[in-house]
Amino acid sequence: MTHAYLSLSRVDMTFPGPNGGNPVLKHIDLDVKRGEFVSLIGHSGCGKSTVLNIVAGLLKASSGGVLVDNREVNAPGPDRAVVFQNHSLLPWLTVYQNVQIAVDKIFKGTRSAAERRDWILHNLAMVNMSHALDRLPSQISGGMKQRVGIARALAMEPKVLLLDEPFGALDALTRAHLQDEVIRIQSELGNTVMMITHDVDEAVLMSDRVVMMTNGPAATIGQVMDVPLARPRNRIALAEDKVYNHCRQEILSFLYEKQRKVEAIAPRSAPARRERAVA
Ligand SMILES: Nc1ncnc2c1ncn2[C@@H]1O[C@H](COP(=O)(O)OP(=O)(O)OP(=O)(O)O)[C@@H](O)[C@H]1O
Repeated sequence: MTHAYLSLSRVDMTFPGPNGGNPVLKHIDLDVKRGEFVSLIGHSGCGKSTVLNIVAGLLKASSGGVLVDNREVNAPGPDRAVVFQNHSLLPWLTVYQNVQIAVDKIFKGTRSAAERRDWILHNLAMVNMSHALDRLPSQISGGMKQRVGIARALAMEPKVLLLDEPFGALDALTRAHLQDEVIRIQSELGNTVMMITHDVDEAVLMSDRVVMMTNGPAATIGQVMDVPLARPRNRIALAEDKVYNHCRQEILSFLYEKQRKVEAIAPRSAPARRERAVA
């Protein structure tokens, strides 16, 4: 008997390719409790998004399976809302309408128009976007777009919130601000969250547990670390906190000592490749 709310068991993923394909994930086993905030961290290309896409139902694992609240995941569904790094707002709809479209789809049969309107406004207020309800995505900043994406995901009342580097495209200040907002909202609502990140500080600051992935091919979970820091967490106070720094150190040591990624140095004539760095 498991208390897991989200459970990945023996998940393998091999993408088709020459010589039997490209084995990306091998034996991913992970149980996430209800209300838990779990981050996935690992070097670029190890397979983090593949894990998240399998949980979202956007990809089907080659073997193994995913359960959410004891139901098998076979396809995308409103019980799993995803926020991607680059917002996925519909450009011809306003801020309000972008949330409305999701809310209407899920709650049209069960909530009145007035209830749905209140719910849309409530979720946009939660991410501090009440002042821009009638603006189009092209008329708001990148951070604001991510807020709307988060409001839309939360408004779906998903069982699991899946965040794929949700702050990755933001400048440092906006990023910190939005991280704090997601921390506050998660502590209010008790969402179960799986977040992908490249940022060691973000992982420690936000998570209850950090799941560290080995390098591919055939990446798997190398280490899982509890973050035993009380909530609410204050980023400024934590900078001096021994436990915080120990957690940070643990992840850095995993990434840069145990899973050091050796990149081939490209010849000078080759076109420059922009590799995303971890942290
Ligand atoms: N649809 C696909 N078809 C074939 N190969 C894929 C597909 N999606 C991902 N891959 C491959 O799987 C591997 C893992 O990719 P994935 O995007 O999951 O890694 P990641 O850890 O999220 O990377 P990053 O941190 O750079 O976003 C890569 O080698 C990638 O090329």
